[in-house]
Amino acid sequence: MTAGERDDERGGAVTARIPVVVLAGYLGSGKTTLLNHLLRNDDGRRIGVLVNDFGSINIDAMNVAGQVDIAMSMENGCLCCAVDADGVDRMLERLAYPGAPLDVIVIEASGIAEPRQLVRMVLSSQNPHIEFGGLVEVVDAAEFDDTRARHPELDDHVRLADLVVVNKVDRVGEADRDRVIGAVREIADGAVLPAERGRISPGILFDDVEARDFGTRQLSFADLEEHDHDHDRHMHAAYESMEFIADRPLNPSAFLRFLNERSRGVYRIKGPIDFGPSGDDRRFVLHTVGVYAAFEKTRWKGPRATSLVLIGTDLDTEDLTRRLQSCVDPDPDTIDELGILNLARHLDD
Ligand SMILES: Nc1nc2c(ncn2[C@@H]2O[C@H](COP(=O)(O)OP(=O)(O)OP(=O)(O)O)[C@@H](O)[C@H]2O)c(=O)[nH]1
Repeated sequence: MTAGERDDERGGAVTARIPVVVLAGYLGSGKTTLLNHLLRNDDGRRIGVLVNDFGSINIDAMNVAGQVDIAMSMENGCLCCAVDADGVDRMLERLAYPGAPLDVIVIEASGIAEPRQLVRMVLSSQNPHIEFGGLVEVVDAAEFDDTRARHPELDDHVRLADLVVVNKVDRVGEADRDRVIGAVREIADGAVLPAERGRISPGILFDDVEARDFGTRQLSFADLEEHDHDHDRHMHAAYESMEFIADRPLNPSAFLRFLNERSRGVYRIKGPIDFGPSGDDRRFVLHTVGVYAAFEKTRWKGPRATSLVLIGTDLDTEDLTRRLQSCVDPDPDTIDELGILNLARHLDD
């Protein structure tokens, strides 16, 4: 049987609809990490991905590219607020068509998308080759209390999900871990799974919709009807994003100072940084989530440049750009050993 076919009850092959899984979760909770884990452990399943980056630099799309059969990206805005479902349908049409070589499609929502809207779009899709494959909500165990306090709508997202992944359990002690899992279980109607670095079993998401062990219920329009599309209630109504691009290297010490002095409004920063000869040939990918900051070390493959997306509330874009601009190294050939040493304390393992 090819992808997209399965046996019907009489033993004949019928064209199956491709399940579309919506992967949601607040900023930095670990959606891309989970998606990359699934892509690396696909057990031969062919996975199409539709990534919704909030900023216009496709950092998330960049982070899944290379691991995926087909990746498409919708940028600069929020998928959940596409004026109508047609835009999403057009993207899905390019992934799901008769004979499409895919077993599953995952839509990775931006960290401030409204999952209810995304699910509604998939359910109302006119595409005869897809079916809704479930809503997965990723929760950051370390940030859960704070995020919930700032965004009470998070409870709603957790409640709607078919599967809630309580991620980053390595970042909290055992007592907090149990408390957060307990709190999530109290709200969630679907299954709840603790995870580290998004490492859940791919079968949980990708097996036949009917065979899922978490598929005790699937969202319907009735579940989604509670609120009309009230844009002001969306998390992202309060958020904005900006980009910073530099083709000259940044100085590590100056950049660490910028990081330490950043305002609380700058919740999320992500993207690669070029520290020039100080960084050797290492490509440092920065991730900040609230006060937490980590660099992932990779190697440059293409041209070296810094490209950062900053997401938060009340961003003073002029001031931030000026501060970042002042991190550009006036003397990149002098190696900033102390800076790189200090930076190493933030390296992700
Ligand atoms: N310690 C720890 N860090 C994690 C875990 N999962 C993800 N991270 C880190 O958290 C940061 C954010 O992860 P992403 O996967 O980019 O989060 P995201 O939800 O895709 O982010 P947005 O798309 O910006 O909302 C990265 O630095 C990850 O390496 C985990 O289980 N434990």
